[in-house]
Amino acid sequence: MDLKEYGFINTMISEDVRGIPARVTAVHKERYELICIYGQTYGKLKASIYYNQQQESFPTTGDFVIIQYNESGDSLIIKTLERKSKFSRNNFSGHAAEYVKTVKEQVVASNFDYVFIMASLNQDFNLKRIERYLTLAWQSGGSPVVILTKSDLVDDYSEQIRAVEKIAPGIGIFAVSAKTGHGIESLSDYLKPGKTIVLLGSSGIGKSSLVNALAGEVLMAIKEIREDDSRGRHTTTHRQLIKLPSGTMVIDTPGMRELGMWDVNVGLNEAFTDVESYFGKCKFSDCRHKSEPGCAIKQAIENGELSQERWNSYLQIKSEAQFVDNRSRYLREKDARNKSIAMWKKRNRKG
Ligand SMILES: Nc1nc2c(ncn2[C@@H]2O[C@H](COP(=O)(O)OP(=O)(O)OP(=O)(O)O)[C@@H](O)[C@H]2O)c(=O)[nH]1
Ligand SMILES: [Zn+2]
Repeated sequence: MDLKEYGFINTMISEDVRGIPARVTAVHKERYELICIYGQTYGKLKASIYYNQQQESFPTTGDFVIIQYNESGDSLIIKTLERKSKFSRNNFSGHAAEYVKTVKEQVVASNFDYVFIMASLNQDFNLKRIERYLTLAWQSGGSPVVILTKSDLVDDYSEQIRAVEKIAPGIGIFAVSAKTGHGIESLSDYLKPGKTIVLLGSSGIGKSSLVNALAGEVLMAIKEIREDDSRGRHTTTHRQLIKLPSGTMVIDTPGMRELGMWDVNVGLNEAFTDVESYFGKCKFSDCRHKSEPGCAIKQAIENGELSQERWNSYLQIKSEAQFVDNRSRYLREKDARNKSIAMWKKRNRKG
């Protein structure tokens, strides 16, 4: 097995590395499913490195790692290689934010090339959610593509396409049906060997069905849902990376479903360039875009160039990002403070 087929590039590791590269294809409680030159294998974390010294980030689905291969048992994972892209979630979501005591980053998928932002064309279609996913996608380091699913269930979706075009300028937008096969071929540009796609979208919108349609065979289980309430059943049970016959890999993890906002500011700039392009044009350089005279944002909204809704989305996402940012900075500082207090106490006990 050549790990290049799984997207590995030689320059990911230095010459002096002691071990062989592998890719994480699934994460179980304490055990990792891996693929390496010897094929599929299982791995565990080397405790002295991951727990005692805490110098490596815990591997996640999609990660490239260095292992000490063991042909008769679990291999030892000794290093997590640098990620070119990643999705993280924080351990709160939505409205419960104010009740949560800790916000810690947990990486749920990594090293993907494309982010398929998926929404179904029937009742579930929600522009706000797509906008939010776009922000996350830009921030992740992958390239977003919007996939509108279940096109067979609607007669005309031109309006939805136009609406998405407005919030996702310059991005590929595709309407597909896993049922009839409509539009599936138009995705071939993204189905290149060695490339990795990650799927982002709520339960029941047809992620597994799309994977099966792309594969031309059933790779993932699908539980039927009633279309009248379009509720999903959370069929995906554990994180996984699978390889399609085309040689493209797909990551579909339940963790992706609960993605919150984490350090989203970078992505925000890219997803809202149209909004942020007004910022330099206000009369006052410290304009808060509220009621200041000569505010370019206010003007743009008044003359219809910028919709009030889009501006509200921007503010909403910005404030959530700020919350996480402040919260995690606070926790980092608190952590550091506690550590120095502990050190100080230890020294004083000794002395
Ligand atoms: N009519 C129609 N139904 C579809 C299509 N794609 C998926 N479905 C149906 O939608 C339901 C959910 O599909 P899944 O592929 O399991 O959805 P999922 O996003 O993987 O769901 P989770 O695994 O829960 O995240 C099933 O009943 C599918 O048969 C489509 O293109 N057309
Ligand atoms: Zn302004």
